Amino acid sequence: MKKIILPSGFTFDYTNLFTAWGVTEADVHTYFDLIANAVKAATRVRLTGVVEGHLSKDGAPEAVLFPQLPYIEDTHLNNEAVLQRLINLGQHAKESVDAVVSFGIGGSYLGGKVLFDVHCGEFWNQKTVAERDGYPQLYFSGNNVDPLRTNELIATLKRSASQKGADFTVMLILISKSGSTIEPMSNFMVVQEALLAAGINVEVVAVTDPRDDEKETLLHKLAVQQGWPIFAVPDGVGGRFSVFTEVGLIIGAVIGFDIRAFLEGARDMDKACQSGDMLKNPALLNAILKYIGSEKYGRIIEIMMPYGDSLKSLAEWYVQLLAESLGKKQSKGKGRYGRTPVVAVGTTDMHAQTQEHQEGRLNKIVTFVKVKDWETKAIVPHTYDEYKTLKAFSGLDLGAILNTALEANSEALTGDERFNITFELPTVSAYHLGEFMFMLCWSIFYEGQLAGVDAFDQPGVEVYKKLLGPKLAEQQGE
Ligand SMILES: O=P(O)(O)OC[C@H]1O[C@H](O)[C@H](O)[C@@H](O)[C@@H]1O
Repeated sequence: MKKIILPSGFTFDYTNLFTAWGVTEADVHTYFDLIANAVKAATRVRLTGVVEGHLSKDGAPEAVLFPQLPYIEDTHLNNEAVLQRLINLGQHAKESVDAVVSFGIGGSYLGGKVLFDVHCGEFWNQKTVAERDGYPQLYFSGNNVDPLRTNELIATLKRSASQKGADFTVMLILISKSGSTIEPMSNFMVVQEALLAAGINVEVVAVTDPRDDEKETLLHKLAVQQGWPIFAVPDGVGGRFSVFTEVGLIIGAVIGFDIRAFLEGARDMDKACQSGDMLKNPALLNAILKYIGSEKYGRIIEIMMPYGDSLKSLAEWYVQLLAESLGKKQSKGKGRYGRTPVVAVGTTDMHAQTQEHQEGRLNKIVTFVKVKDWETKAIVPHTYDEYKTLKAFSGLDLGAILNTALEANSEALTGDERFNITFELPTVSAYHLGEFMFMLCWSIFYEGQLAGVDAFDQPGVEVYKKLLGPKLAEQQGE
């Protein structure tokens, strides 16, 4: 077995990718200089915030500051004052708010959704206040412009308000770095108006770029005018890296998620990701193997396949991280790069996608995510032992079946020399989640360097936006 095991127990098993029938040691040697340069670039960005070639949307050089996020220091984006303010907001939500609606899309949604799913699970909003330890219900909106869902959300909030009787308070957290994205802003306006009309108390919190110069965002301007509290999407951190800033942490704060442990996990992982020795640095190794897998072996699709329902949104968060960071033109006119991300959930998608992973084109890498210990058990009872088929899994814990299914899937793919790796989280705690998500951020950084793409811009998403504006203006004129 080939594994990197960190002191926390976090494990990267790369046995079925870095192998004689996969990416070989000889392959890695060919890229020696490129790898050395990527490691140098990582040191540089840590020390200076500079990534060569990275420019902002306006074409000006822009700092890349995600590496400092796990470190809570006075001069950093995350410092004690920032954390305390978030914790205070969480306390206020616990004491005075019945429900929170978070409005955001892309990087202003996906990270917070991961924290919510892992910490709260599917049935949070059906729990009693005591079962939620006093924390409010939480809903997401602004992740689409879907009239049906928005109206159903409004109806749900009104129902909860009438069940409680007087004094139902909803906190609307409006998150947008650019401060004018159509999905969160439009849904916010619809929901706010409907709640106010229904006599529901509404509090608004804005999360946006905090500057108040000539580049002030519309949301910032609005928040100042309306007197809404403002939290920051800091300069130098793109949306897809922002789960470690107030964008993600604010969601953690209002549900009682351990945001300090989350950052601590990221911090410990960051230390491992500084090593120039790829066999000690999971992010570097992951990036190298996937880069070579793509360049030399045509593995241009990545199936992110966590086992467990609550981790589906982790795969969805990764989709944006991978697609927006690496799917673009390479520098110096070299061509195009990118790996298409696909969300799969084990065991669910073993009954839908696995056929293709096992026998389809040899163009993909499967990244499994395993939770070693779910810290809860659901044992299948021996109800029908007279039936051999049911007896075969009676007495077993669902979590054990889940992990055995992952093993079987990995073994089956390996049997046909299909590239796959497994990340193992000891438990699904805030700490291990922080570790894993930060490792993926660093891996994307390294792969961006190897591939010669700017992992921190997304010029491609501007093209449709330029077309959408005039089309909407036309509609208003109708
Ligand atoms: O936070 P916002 O400015 O509202 O942006 C939300 C999202 O939409 C944009 O189109 C970008 O493609 C994403 O990178 C971003 O996370």
